[in-house]
Amino acid sequence: MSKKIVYEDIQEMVEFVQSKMTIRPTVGIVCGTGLGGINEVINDKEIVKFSDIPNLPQTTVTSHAGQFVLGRLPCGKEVMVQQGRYHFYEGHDQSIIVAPIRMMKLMGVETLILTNAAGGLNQSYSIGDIMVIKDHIYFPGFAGNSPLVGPNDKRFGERFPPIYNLYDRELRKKMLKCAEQLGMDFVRHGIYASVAGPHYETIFDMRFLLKNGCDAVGMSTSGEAICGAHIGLKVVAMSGVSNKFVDSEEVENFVDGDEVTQVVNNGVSYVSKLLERFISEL
Ligand SMILES: O=P(O)(O)O[C@@H]1C[C@H](O)[C@@H](CO)O1
Ligand code: HPA
Repeated sequence: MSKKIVYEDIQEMVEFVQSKMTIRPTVGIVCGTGLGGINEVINDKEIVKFSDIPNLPQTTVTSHAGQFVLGRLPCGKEVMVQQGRYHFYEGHDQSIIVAPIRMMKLMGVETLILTNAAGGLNQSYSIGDIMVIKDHIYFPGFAGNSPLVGPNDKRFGERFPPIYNLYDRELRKKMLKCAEQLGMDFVRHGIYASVAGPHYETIFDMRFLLKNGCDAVGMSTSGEAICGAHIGLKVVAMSGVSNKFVDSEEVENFVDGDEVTQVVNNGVSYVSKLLERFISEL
């Protein structure tokens, strides 16, 4: 388990990044598996690798590059993109997983956009759909693995943050409206089940999640969203549906990791188009 990152570490990391960058972002984006496409439309790029930033380890998952890309979108908004995230299953302390989110806040970000690849549970969903996250069930949090466990540093936020409107209602409305304007009828609005992984789910895991109202399942995002809200960011999140739950005991395997990256890569242009429109309207 890596060391715990405290407020002073985040300050040091931000000072390091700001000493190298001229962009002052107001929007932060976390790219999930295969979802780095937004980087292609960013102008005036400034890139810093995680491995060059004090206190940050390298990412270990394929398609999670491990760098921040700062720059301007065609609409003129300055953004900070986290290309590659840390996952709990990689063995990191939770404070590492959420360190980039805390850095974003200290760098001036106000709106946080989280993306991920997820398995579709809702049987009306298709592979390639995008789901704007309405709410979540955060299983690691139930089990005592929330990133807010431990001494609370008030500079990050309050001890008991209310998260009733975690995925901001107004931002969700705006995102769904943008999807409608772009004619993206494959954009859904549903519930994300966040599990620890790294193994995928059993048939009965999936049945349980589906029965309890979850529309998609993945291994990230919820802890980052909670930390974002804790530190005062407005949060919105979306999943790219990379595979679909097949409720059959005859099927050997309903998903594999390479397929997840491949499928999401194919849908990347839709995600970045939607994000570009959404950010231009903030
Ligand atoms: O970072 P995300 O949530 O997009 O990554 C998903 C969850 C696992 O890391 C991996 C499983 O296929 O993709
Ligand atoms: N389960 C968990 N995480 C995932 C899945 C899945 O089916 N697909 C992509 N990430």
